[in-house]
Formats: sequence, C-alpha cells, structure tokens
Amino acid sequence: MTTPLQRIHNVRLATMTDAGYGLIDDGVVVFDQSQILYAGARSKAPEYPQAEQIDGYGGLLTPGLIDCHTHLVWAGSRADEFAQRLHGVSYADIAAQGGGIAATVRATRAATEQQLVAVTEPRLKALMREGVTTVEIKSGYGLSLADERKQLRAARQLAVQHPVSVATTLLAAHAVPPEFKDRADAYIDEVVNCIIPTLANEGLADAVDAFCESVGFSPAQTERVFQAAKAANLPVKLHAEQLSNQHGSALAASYQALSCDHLEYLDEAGVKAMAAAGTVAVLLPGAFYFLRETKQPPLALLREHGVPIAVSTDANPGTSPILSLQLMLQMAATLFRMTPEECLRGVTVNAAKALGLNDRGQLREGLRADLCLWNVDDPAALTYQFGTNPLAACWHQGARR
Ligand SMILES: O=C(O)CC[C@@H]1NC(=O)NC1=O
Ligand SMILES: [Fe+3]
Repeated sequence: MTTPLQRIHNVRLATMTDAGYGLIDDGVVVFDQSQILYAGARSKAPEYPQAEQIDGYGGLLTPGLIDCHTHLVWAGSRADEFAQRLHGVSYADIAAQGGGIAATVRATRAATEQQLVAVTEPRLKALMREGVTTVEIKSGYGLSLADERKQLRAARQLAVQHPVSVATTLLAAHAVPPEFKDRADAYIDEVVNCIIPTLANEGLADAVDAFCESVGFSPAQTERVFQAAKAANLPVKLHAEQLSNQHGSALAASYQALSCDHLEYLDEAGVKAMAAAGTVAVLLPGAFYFLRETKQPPLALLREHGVPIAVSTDANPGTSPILSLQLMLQMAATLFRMTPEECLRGVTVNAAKALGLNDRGQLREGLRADLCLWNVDDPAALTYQFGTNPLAACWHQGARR
C-alpha cells in the first residue's frame, strides 16, 4: 500500500529551527508516514496534488512534544505520605516507617509486568492527550535484575500498544534496596556487574541514569555506573545537583552525558563542563514546586554558556506526581523565568537532544512527522495559559492519533 501523503495548510508553523520559534506565518507541511517532505511557506511549497488536504483553520503547528524525563512505570501511591507530611510528619519519620522510594519499590516488585502496563497506561494517555509523541521512561523502582527488567519491558510494551515513542532509561542506581541496606557499594557491584550488562544485552535500555545525591549515590559510585554503561555502549544521563552540589554534572559531562537533570545546585564549573560536552540541562519545575524548593537552577549561567535547556514532568509518585507537560511549560516560565521560546524549545528540539534523538523535535524535511496542531495563534499562549488543553490534533509518525 502506498504511504498516504498529507498536506496541512492554513497554519502558522513553529518550526523550532532557529534560536526562537522559527515562525512561518502562512505555512504548509507535507508528510507521509515516514517523514516530513516539506515544511515552509505556502508560497514556496511544491505541489503534491495527490496529498490529502488538511485545513489547519489558522492554528499553530509545532513538532510533537517530547517529555524527556519520567519515572512513569510504577505501582502504588504515595498520596498517604503527602497527607502525613501535611499533618506534620517529617520525611525522616516517613522513611523510618518504610515510606519514600522504598514504598514504591515494594509495590512495584509486587506487581506483575502486565499490572505495571495497566497502571501506567492512563498516565501515558494523559501525556498523549496533551500532544506528547515521545516520552522517556526510567526504571528505578525495581532495584533488582528481575524487577528492573520488568519495568523496562513494561515501558517497551506501552510503545507497542500505543501511538507514542518510548525511550527507556535504566535507573537501577536510584536507591539502595532493602536487601542491601547499609551496603550501597555491594549494591553498586550488583548494578555494574549484573544489571547493566544483562539488560543492555537484552536491548531493554536506551540509556543509563543514576541519582547522584547526598541521599542517593556518591560521585564515586556514580562513576562506576557510568563506566559500566560505557562498557555496555549505552549513553548516560544523571539526576544531578537536585538537593546539594555533589559536582555530579561535571562528572557526567566528562562521560559526554546526554543530559543532567534537576540542577538546582549546579555551579559555574558544572555549567562550563556541560557546555563543553554538549550536555543538555533538563529542568524539572514539577519537583521544584512539589518539594517547595527555593534554590533556583542557574538559568543565567546556562544561557551565558549556551547550554541547551529542556523541560520535563519528572512524573514520579514521590516528588513530581504530575502528568501535564503543558503545565511544566507554564511553571518553567513562572517559577524559573524561562522565556516562552525557551520553554517550547525545552519540550521539542532540546528534549530530543536530551534523549540523543536527532530525528525529531523540529518541523524540517527528513524528520519524523510527529506534529501538534494547536487552537492558538500566538505560540506564547502554550506557555502563558494553564489548566486548559488547546491541542486540536496530533500526528505520530504521520498517523493522526
Ligand atoms: O521519591 C521518588 O519516588 C522519586 C524521587 C525522584 N528520584 C530522584 O532521583 N529524584 C527525585 O526527585
Ligand atoms: Fe527523576
């Protein structure tokens, strides 16, 4: 069957191909199910008489949105902990009662792969309803070979069952599991000698991540994870400088990390190292807001040194129980003072870069036909408004969802 051509006209294009939106006011995009064939001014568009004509009714057409940092596959809920904290129970007390990440680990270990798929599906659909066409999904609530495998297999299965692309990240170095209590180095032995090589060999991970933090893993333990990832030919990313400055970003940059994420406590040395390595700064306003953090990521330094900035939900049950990438656009502007252009770039071209994907994130010939049509005329409206969803239509690899 010949691949159907589609031609969207009567739209304003935000191509994301320059330092701003890459706007083209009277634009046309022609595409099939493999790629974009033309994206540009209607006046210069080649004729495609056989294409299906789609009227964009004067809306805004952007690349499909990319949520480049989520922990989407988990079982259980931490709503009870949220309530306890509001009743004055401390994090430490909750952790002492077996709460926190450990609670989600217990629930995730108890769930089957199919149960994980089932509970994750509505979360994925919530992101898709807002125009997400690519989502990164981490493991990190299994903390054993079998349970990390189960999480990553569930993530892969969701991409098979739904019109969305999934990039998987192995985050076995997320926390120390109960059976390795007070033996973090022994657990890192398990991660580097068994979990990473085995799951890399099974093709379940597209990247490797770690939580480098005073309450996570040390830079030395993180570096062992990076060495194992390198040996497995997998790129790395890092939860870095979220609660303190562990200088994890500079370490990650020395391993050409795709991204460093959170970054509230990032210093100029780390920014410079990231800039030199081409590492993307992924800012996570949902976790910043939910934790009532006050330390801002160093936006001025990131701009000054030309570090690409992405924005993501960090969807997870503990510190960012949010399933709206559109709200992250608004929060990135309101809380971090990013410009609307920076925010939209943060969920398109820069988010693609944070995943090492150069085939999406812009409206440009040869890239995937992942497209969002919005009922707005000013692209700033996508950052300005929140609580509403102006998505009119969405295509994933040329197929309308
Ligand atoms: O609390 C959780 O379940 C995950 C917290 C999450 N993980 C991480 O490395 N940083 C975070 O904010
Ligand atoms: Fe995270």
